[in-house]
Amino acid sequence: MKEKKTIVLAGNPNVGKSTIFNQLTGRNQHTGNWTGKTVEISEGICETEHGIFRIIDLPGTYSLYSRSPEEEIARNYLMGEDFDSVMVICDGTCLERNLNLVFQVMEICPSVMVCINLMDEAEKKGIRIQLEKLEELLDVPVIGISAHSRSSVEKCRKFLETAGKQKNCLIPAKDIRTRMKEAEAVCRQVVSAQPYPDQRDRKLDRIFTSRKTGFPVMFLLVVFILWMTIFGANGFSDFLLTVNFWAGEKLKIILEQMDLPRWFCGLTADGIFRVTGWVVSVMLPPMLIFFPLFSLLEDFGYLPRAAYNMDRPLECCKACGKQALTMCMGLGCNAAGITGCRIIDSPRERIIAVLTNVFMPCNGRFPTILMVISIFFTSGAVWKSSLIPAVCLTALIIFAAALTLLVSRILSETLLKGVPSFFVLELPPYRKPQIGKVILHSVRDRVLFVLMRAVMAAAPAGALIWILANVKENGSSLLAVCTEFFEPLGQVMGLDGVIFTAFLLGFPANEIVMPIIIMAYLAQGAIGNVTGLEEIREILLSNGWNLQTAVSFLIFSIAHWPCAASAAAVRRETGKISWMILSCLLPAVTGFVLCSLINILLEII
Ligand SMILES: Nc1nc2c(ncn2[C@@H]2O[C@H](COP(=O)(O)OP(=O)(O)OP(=O)(O)O)[C@@H](O)[C@H]2O)c(=O)[nH]1
Ligand SMILES: [Mg+2]
Repeated sequence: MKEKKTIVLAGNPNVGKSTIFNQLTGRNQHTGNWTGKTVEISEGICETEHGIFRIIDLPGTYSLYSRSPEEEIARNYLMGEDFDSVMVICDGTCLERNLNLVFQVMEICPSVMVCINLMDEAEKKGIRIQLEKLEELLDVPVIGISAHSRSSVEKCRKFLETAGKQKNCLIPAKDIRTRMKEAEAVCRQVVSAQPYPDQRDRKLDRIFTSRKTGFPVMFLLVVFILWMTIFGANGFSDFLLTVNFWAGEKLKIILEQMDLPRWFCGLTADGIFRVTGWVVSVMLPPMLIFFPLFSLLEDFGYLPRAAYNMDRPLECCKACGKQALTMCMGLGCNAAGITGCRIIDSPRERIIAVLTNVFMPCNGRFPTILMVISIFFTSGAVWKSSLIPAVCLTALIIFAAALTLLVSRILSETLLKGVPSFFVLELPPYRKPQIGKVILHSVRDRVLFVLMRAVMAAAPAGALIWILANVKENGSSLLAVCTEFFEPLGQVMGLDGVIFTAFLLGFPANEIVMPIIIMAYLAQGAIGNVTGLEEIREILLSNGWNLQTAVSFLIFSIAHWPCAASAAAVRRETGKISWMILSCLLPAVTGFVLCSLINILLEII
């Protein structure tokens, strides 16, 4: 009979806890080269020759006295939950700082193991750690590993079996200064060479974070990523749309041959299948390129540098510099960005970050935005036809970031008054991304995750849109009644009733906005023969779209209301419905005011 034990992985942020957790359990916890990725507890199972271990991955914490929400989660778990042993993961390149937490954990837990990770990086920096001596001094089991290597994972699995077998390691509580001195004394005995400053990191930091080059490099990086995304995605999207159209036709024929009711064939083939197929066709190709490139930058260690650059503008808006990290996360998914706001310690600044995250265009909005930009802002050769939209999209992201800053400033001058708090943002070392693993993980954990969520929303939404477009009252469909009702409001904003209704119906997921627009314009209750950008362009132009409609559409895409998942995340993170309502009103009012102003200005000109 195998023994069953619960082992908790604790440690400073960015030391590789989640990487070890994934290796041991086969789970796909998100990892990345910056502090504070894990903000929730995860668990998984690791089975070895002699035991079955329930492994708990905690958010990183520098100390058990910390007060930020994700660090509190770690502390509360260690102090209040039932487990057999704690494995404190340490960073081999800065053992002294990590030992403080080891001592603090030993003050409250009778069974502690120490795993020194990142030994490969320590070795590269010329640091040697005498593991046996450390084990002797701490009087707890110690191993040294590099979580990326297979042999280390095996070693770590074996190490799990020592859990709970050593004697009680509880030590008396002491003040933090004494503990720091003890950590220093231990390191003096076991760390045989001091690290020499990493010249390569310094040079790179001079490029990525200096006042002269920080922002231009950031701009070029974003343009490059978006250019690659658009360049690679457009053709693939067109191909998938053609396949989707063909498959939809075939499905309809098969269903009709089965003598099923006409309404059922329409609902299934034209509603559910076509809308879902559309969402997959336009979302999958850009995500397949954008997410892996973004993850490579993240693993390389660039995100905290971007946050460092953004610190000054955010401070001017009396918001927290760490908000830049949550804004970057929002580019992937606003719901994830909102949850990630837990890394911000001050409740005031956290709420500002939560309320404004939705201004960053998420991946659900990217494909539609890209499509409109590609239709209205492209010309010339192939490279130009993707470079110009990439620059336009970058400008839109800068505009979204500027709106976030402006609204943050307004909030911190009115509802959420206060001075910016002091915070420390650690700049992690640059790490060579594990290209294969990063691509695999981002495709599996991000692309498929976001796509599945979009499909789950698109399928019922497709059915609903089909019903709205096909159920007729006095000769006009319910969708037409809705669009007519919102026509005056849409006109004020330089849009039309169809576009406004599409954004309203897109509340479950932003991805379905464009299919609704096309269905409503075609008045067929189906997306019809739409197999590429050219057809969409024709449909939009013949329904009165011009450059001004496109600009208003893009602005309203940035600032309307959060999707259902993001609104739920705001409610969860703030604990109040009133904040959730405000998170919907803020962007909606901002979008309405901006679009109306532009419309009035253009009419005057
Ligand atoms: N070179 C090297 N990189 C590693 C090793 N272990 C982890 N990493 C990298 O270190 C970064 C941080 O890893 P995570 O597992 O996310 O760290 P974490 O401790 O869970 O971080 P938080 O959740 O923020 O507390 C990632 O980019 C990993 O790929 C290692 O042994 N060697
Ligand atoms: Mg983690």
